[in-house]
Parts: sequence; structure tokens; C-alpha cells
Amino acid sequence: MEKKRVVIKIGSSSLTNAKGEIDHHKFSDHIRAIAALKRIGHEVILVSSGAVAAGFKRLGYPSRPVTLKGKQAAAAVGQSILIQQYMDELAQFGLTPAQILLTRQDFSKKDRYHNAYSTLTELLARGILPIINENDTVSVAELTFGDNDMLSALVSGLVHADELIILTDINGLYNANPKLEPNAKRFDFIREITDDMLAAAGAAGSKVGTGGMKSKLIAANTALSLGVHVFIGTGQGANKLIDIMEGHGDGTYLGEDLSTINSRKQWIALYSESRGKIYVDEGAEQAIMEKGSSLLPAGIYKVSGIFKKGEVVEVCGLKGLLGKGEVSYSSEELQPLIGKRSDEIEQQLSHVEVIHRDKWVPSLIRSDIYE
Ligand SMILES: Nc1ncnc2c1ncn2[C@@H]1O[C@H](COP(=O)(O)OP(=O)(O)O)[C@@H](O)[C@H]1O
Ligand SMILES: N[C@@H](CCC(=O)OP(=O)(O)O)C(=O)O
Repeated sequence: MEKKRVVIKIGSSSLTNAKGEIDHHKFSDHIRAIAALKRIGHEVILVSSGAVAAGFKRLGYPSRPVTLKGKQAAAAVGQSILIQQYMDELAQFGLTPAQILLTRQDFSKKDRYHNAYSTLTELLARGILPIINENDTVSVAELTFGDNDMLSALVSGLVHADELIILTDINGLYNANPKLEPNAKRFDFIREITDDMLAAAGAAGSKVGTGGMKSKLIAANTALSLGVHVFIGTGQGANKLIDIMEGHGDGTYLGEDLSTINSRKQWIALYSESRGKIYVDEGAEQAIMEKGSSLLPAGIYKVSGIFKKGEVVEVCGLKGLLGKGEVSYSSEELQPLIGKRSDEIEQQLSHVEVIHRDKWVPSLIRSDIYE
């Protein structure tokens, strides 16, 4: 079995009840599953929500506070309750947690980012379970991660994780909120997050969760763009995380299975640096995205940047980025071919494909989602 680095995000609704207490049954279930995943050799980093949800009752609030100072005070109380619970439960499996509270600036400042990376890798090398949450008590409202879904996506990129598992109170993404639409259908596998999916993803389903499915999808999009596979769903029992890793999880898997694409395509998708951009019309977009065809000069209307034959370029459609591929022509050779029909240039060239389909990787994110 290949050892993988896995970030697991657990939402408030999967750790606490609506009264502002830890749900011991759910909590123990997660710990058993994490211990089982570590036992078979995977590296695990936990992003745990639940500080506000576990703390508000002790502060005398009847429900999850809505004011900033109320949330920050509840998080300060709840975070220690949470970590104490983690320490007690993990000890039964001989595991030790490490608490890491992060703010937005820890990602945007280069030195802090590198320090966080070094600390996390050192903890993993020593078999510790890092447990990350946002440093709610000092976070300024406008500078927060938004929610822990986005924090977990950024962490998964920071540590170069193979998988991000977002555990929640529902078994995946549906085409409508199933708590409101009983006939909603679940997606088992999604290669690309579309505008329709984002529109169908609604708000939080419980009194303690924040963000709902929409924030999970936006976070998943970020993780996919960082080369991390994502699972959103639920499960029960000690084997639930192992099942998820083996592809039998109860939820939605997102992203292309990069293990099935060849290593040239993998390199193009994840590591290559783009040297230029090729802009294509609707017909060409359809051909390369839906029909699995190679890119031909006829569908190209603009080329930017300076690149050599064999370098990687981005291909953009009318709405944004479509993917990346290795070009068969330099930018200089390509300019006079723009818009030409294949039969017009066939005589002069040994082949007409600008990007051969074997050297083309469609994007996992659609840039227009952010526009
Ligand atoms: N299209 C959808 N598919 C699945 N769940 C959805 C959808 N739209 C909204 N939801 C809601 O999102 C909730 C999960 O988000 P949230 O309550 O924030 O959980 P967590 O505390 O785990 O972050 C579900 O309980 C569900 O009610
Ligand atoms: N940092 C907050 C988490 C807020 C949050 O995103 O919660 P959730 O939607 O349950 O993952 C806390 O610990 O309460």
C-alpha cells in the first residue's frame, strides 16, 4: 500500500450537538477511524471545527453566538474543551495531538508559511497528530478564512497532501439541499465543479455548522487546483476513513483520478509552468473538452506569450481557462497558422495538431466560477 498524506476536516455538526456540548459518540467514532488510518501507515493532519459550538454553553449562551465578541469568547473556551477531549481519546490509542491555531496571515507571509510547513512535517515525521483550527480569538473579521472548509483546503496545499477528506453531517453533494428537497440526487463523482452545482449548494444544515455545502465546494475547488483530491461525505465505524481512501466512502469524490493518467499528463497538470496562452473559439472548445479531439489551428483566434515547441501553454475558451497542454509549435511558428483550416496548411507541415490530445490535460477548476 502506498503511504499517503491526508488532511481530514471535521465540521462542528460532526463533533457537537445543538446544545453546545461535545457529542461523545460521534467524537469517539472519528478518533477510532483516525487511529486505524494512522496504523496502516498514512500521515494524517486534522482540521477540526467545533470550538465555538463546544464553548458557548459554558459561557451561558442559549445558542451559537452571532456577535463577533461572542464567537471569539466561545471559541477561546471551546478550543480548550475540544483539545482536552482529543488528548483523552487519542491517548487510548497511544497517539499524541499537537494544537496549531492559524490566521490568514500565516499563509500570506512567506516566512510564516515556511515555518508552518516545517513544523507540520516535523510533527508528522514524529507520528504526532496535528490538530488545526483557525485562531478565532485573534482573527479579525475581514481577514478570516471564511470557514474551516477553506482553511482545510489551504492546509492540504501547504503540506502537499494527496487527499482532503471533508467529513460532515451529510453523505455528499446533492443537486439540491436534501434537507429541503427529499428527492434530491447525490453526485458520486465529480470531475469538475460547475456553476449549477454551486447554485444548488446551499447554507448550513445545522444550528452549529457554518457555510454549508457551498463553502465546501468552493474549498474543494481550491484544493483541486492545488493538485489535491477531495472527498465530501460521512461514515461510521473504525474503518470509515480507510474505506474513503479505498474509494468506497459514503459521499462524493471530486477531481480526476490522477493515478490513471500517464506521468506526462500528470506533470503537465500539476507541476509544469505555463509559458503562454492560446485562445480558442466555441467550436474548438467543444472539440477538446467534449469530443477528446486534438487542438487544430482553425479554432485558434489569438496566441500570447513566447514559447518553444514542447513547452506547456494554457488554453482559454470564451469564458476562461480550459486546460493545459504541450504545444507542437513555437509561438513564432504558430502565429501565421492562426485560424487556418487544416487542408490549407497540410501540405507545408508534417502534422497539423497544435496540441495533441495525448498531451492535453483539461483543467480541474473552471476559472469563470470566480469571476
Ligand atoms: N446541495 C447540497 N447537497 C448537500 N448538502 C447541502 C446542499 N445544500 C446545502 N446543504 C447542507 O449543507 C450541510 C453541511 O454543511 P454545514 O452544516 O456547514 O456542515 P459542517 O458543520 O460539517 O461544516 C448539510 O447538512 C446540508 O443540509
Ligand atoms: N473555527 C470555528 C469553525 C467555524 C466553521 O467553519 O465551522 P464548520 O462549518 O462546522 O466547519 C470553530 O472552531 O468553531
